[in-house]
This record gives sequence, structure tokens and C-alpha cells, in this order.
Amino acid sequence: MSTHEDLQQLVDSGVIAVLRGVEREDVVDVADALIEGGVTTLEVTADTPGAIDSIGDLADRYEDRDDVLVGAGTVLDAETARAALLAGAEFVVSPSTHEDVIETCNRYGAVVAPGVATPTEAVEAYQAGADVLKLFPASDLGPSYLSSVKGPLGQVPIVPTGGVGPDNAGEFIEAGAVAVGAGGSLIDDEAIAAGEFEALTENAEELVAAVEDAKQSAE
Ligand SMILES: O=C(O)C(=O)C[C@H](O)[C@H](O)COP(=O)(O)O
Repeated sequence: MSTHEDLQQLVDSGVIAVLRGVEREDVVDVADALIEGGVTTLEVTADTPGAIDSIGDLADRYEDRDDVLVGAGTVLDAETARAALLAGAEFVVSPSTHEDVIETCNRYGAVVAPGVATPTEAVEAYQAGADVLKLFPASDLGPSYLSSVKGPLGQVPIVPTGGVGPDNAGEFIEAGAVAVGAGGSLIDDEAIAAGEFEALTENAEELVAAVEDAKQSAE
């Protein structure tokens, strides 16, 4: 798929699941459970040991699923971005803005979502070639902050991430977010350790419902 189609799919999916600290041996079960709950955009963070292998596992597993997007998160340098892309990542997320990461993703035609927290950072990242911006840490900034940023920067697609869950996701969508990113509200380490992956499916269903309700009422 083209960068544009991947971006559209990411936006349409409404939720990016952030898989941080999920062991490679669990990553497929976690991903399957989230997908069953309707979360089809999956970001494996690069600070997790074995992350590049996990990205490869997921890219292989969902190779024939056009509705699933696999990406890399917490990408802080071009080397990590390139390794993730070669393993099959279709998008790259960072908590901060790194021009070398943006350049690498642009070069290989992958969606890139750098992290920003201010209007100046947003404009600089967008000008540098970002496709979508991750507003981080979103829950500390809040939906009204996003709404204020979107005032003059309505053209910039923003995905708030950090502390986002079913209780506040709808408010962020109503404030102008194109989708939300969520880790802690989806990933339950105790449930994973116990092999109770259906808990993750339930978390995914709850978050997707909150986002879809808000998208519908915003239309
Ligand atoms: O470093 C990154 O690229 C990140 O994605 C930072 C955070 O891990 C996410 O913002 C998820 O935050 P929670 O939903 O609060 O768990």
C-alpha cells in the first residue's frame, strides 16, 4: 500500500495500540486479542527487548490482512527506524521529533508520526515531512489543549497518546484528534502473564466503542 493509503487506514482504524514491554513469545497472542477487539493498528515499541523480531513476527502473521497495520514506536534514531522498516513496519512513531527518523521514513515511503507537545514543534515536525503528529503526553495536556492547537493548525492530523483510555478518548476525538494512541489502557501485564488474553479483547472493544461513538457524534 502507498503511504497515503496506510495513513488513511491508520486514521480510519481510530486506535493505535502501543505494545510496550510485551515479550516476543506473547506478541502474537496479544496482537490477535487486540485485533479481535477491533484494534487493528499495532505499534511495538523499540525499547522492548526483541522488538525488531516481534515486528517481523507480526508483519509475517498479518501479511495477507489488508486491515492490519504493524509499526514501531519509541523510535529515536534513523538506524532503529530503518531496522523496523526492513522487518516489515508500515509506520514509525516517536515520543519526540527526530529529523533523521522523518527523513528515513519519507525515503522508504512509510508513515511517520513524531511526538510534539507545542504548536511550534507541531509546525516544525509537519514541515520536516511528518504524516501525522503524536501529541505527547496527551492526558497531561488535555483535550482542551488539543482543541486550542487545532484552532490555527486545523490541517495537521494529530493523534494524542499517553494516558489515553476509554474515559477520555472520546473527548480527544471531539477536540479534533484523528485517532488515539493507547498502551496502558489496552495492555494488561497480569492478564498476559496468566494467559488471559480475552481481557485485552475486552479493553480493545471498550476503547474502540468510545472512539467510534465520538467520531459519529462529531460528524
Ligand atoms: O515512546 C513512545 O513512542 C510512546 O508511545 C509513549 C507511551 O508509551 C505511549 O504514549 C503510551 O502511553 P500509555 O497509553 O499511557 O501507556
